[in-house]
Amino acid sequence: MPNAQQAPLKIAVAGLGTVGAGVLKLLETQGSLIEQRCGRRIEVVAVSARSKGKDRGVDLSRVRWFDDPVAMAAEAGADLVVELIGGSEGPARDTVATALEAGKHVVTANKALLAVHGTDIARKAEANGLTVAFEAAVAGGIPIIKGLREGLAANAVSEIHGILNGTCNYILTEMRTTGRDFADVLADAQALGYAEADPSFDIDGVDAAHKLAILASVAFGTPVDFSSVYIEGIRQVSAVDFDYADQLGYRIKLLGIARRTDAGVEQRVHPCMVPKTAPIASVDGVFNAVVAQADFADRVLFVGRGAGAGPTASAVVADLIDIARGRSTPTFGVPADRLGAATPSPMEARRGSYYVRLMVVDRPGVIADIAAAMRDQNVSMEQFLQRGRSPGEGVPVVLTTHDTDEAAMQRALAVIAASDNVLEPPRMIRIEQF
Ligand SMILES: NC(=O)c1ccc[n+]([C@@H]2O[C@H](COP(=O)([O-])OP(=O)(O)OC[C@H]3O[C@@H](n4cnc5c(N)ncnc54)[C@H](O)[C@@H]3O)[C@@H](O)[C@H]2O)c1
Ligand SMILES: N[C@@H](CCO)C(=O)O
Ligand code: NA
Repeated sequence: MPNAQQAPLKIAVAGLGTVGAGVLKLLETQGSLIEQRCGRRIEVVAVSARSKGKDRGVDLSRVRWFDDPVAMAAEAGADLVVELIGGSEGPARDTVATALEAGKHVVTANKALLAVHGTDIARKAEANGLTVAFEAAVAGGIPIIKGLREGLAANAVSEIHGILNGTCNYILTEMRTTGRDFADVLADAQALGYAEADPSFDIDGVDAAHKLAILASVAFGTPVDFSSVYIEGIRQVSAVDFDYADQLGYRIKLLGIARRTDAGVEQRVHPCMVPKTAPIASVDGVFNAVVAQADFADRVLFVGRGAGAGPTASAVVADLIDIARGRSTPTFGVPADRLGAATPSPMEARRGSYYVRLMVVDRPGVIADIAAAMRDQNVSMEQFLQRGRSPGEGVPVVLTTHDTDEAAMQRALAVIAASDNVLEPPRMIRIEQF
């Protein structure tokens, strides 16, 4: 039972941007609800950010200000440091390391840091009886870390896949439904506070890969292995692909997929065509979705807002409440020194079907050559679309394949790309039949 007389949990917050300011606002608004739920207050005693004078819509007059978040982690007299700066190195990494050395718990939304240094950080924290919590780092407001680590703790999980980047899902949704331009929609996502400080992390798939590596660790009980994630972003997806996908009965989503196979652990992030009837196909805008395949619970689907101040602050404060209640769970579900090693399964081992879009010269025999390149690699074609005719000029051709090996598909595409009759690099999107 919580004890109403307990001292407040004193926290120091490093980073007051979209998430940091969101956390302070949430703590201000929900102060009494939080005190009722955990029997003690959560008190902000110090903050650090780059510009002291900026109006963030919160009262900081009774809070100690630090220009240097690392000094704050060491000296603020807090029980816990909240790291909301971002980045795998530099001030974020130093702030977390200093907090742990000083015996402080850590709550962070920083997936880049955990994807690259997560196992070391977990080891250090656990060796000192400290908690590192990171619900906000993966899929924003969705309680996916808790869902896997606690809710599905009795299961072996064989697969996890999902929409893990709100910015990309927002861009893909807007492009499909309004025909708006990529750059224009990205600017929107930035203004809404969804994008990373460097938005290429979002659109090139790196942010989703950070999250996937963390999820795979929690789901499979293996060390975080970001360097093995195959990554492709959404820059190559164009307006015509949405039209063809629609005609073929698919939606285009940037997915993260982690799977235990006989060949090891597969981790990949790339655009996918998914059947319109798949639950994940209708998860649009800034919403994220994660599907876990568990042996006893079977298939579990989590959906919610993956980015933005409110949902992310909700996840940060849920972690604060856990720590205020005195709860602690091994960082990645299994104590860091007992995480089991896993062999990465290479991308070439993927088996599945493919969508290919080509710009070819409209001349007799060209399609036969493409079919021959596929046949030579044992790739079986399923559907073939050609819209319009422009004899002697370029005409778009779209085909889909039956299940085949990634390695064979890549060999066939290399032959096709080298043909004089193929006028642009082939565009390929993998099809996932969930
Ligand atoms: N924005 C989201 O929707 C969202 C969602 C989930 C997780 N995250 C993660 O949360 C973290 C913060 O993201 P954000 O969107 O709030 O970023 P932001 O750019 O809005 O805010 C970053 C804050 O860190 C401060 N900062 C940067 N360098 C500093 C330094 N050297 N010393 C002190 N302060 C410094 C900045 O002044 C700013 O207040 C990142 O790790 C991000 O990946 C963001
Ligand atoms: N930039 C990230 C923030 C949430 O982690 C996204 O768009 O999903
Ligand atoms: Na989350």
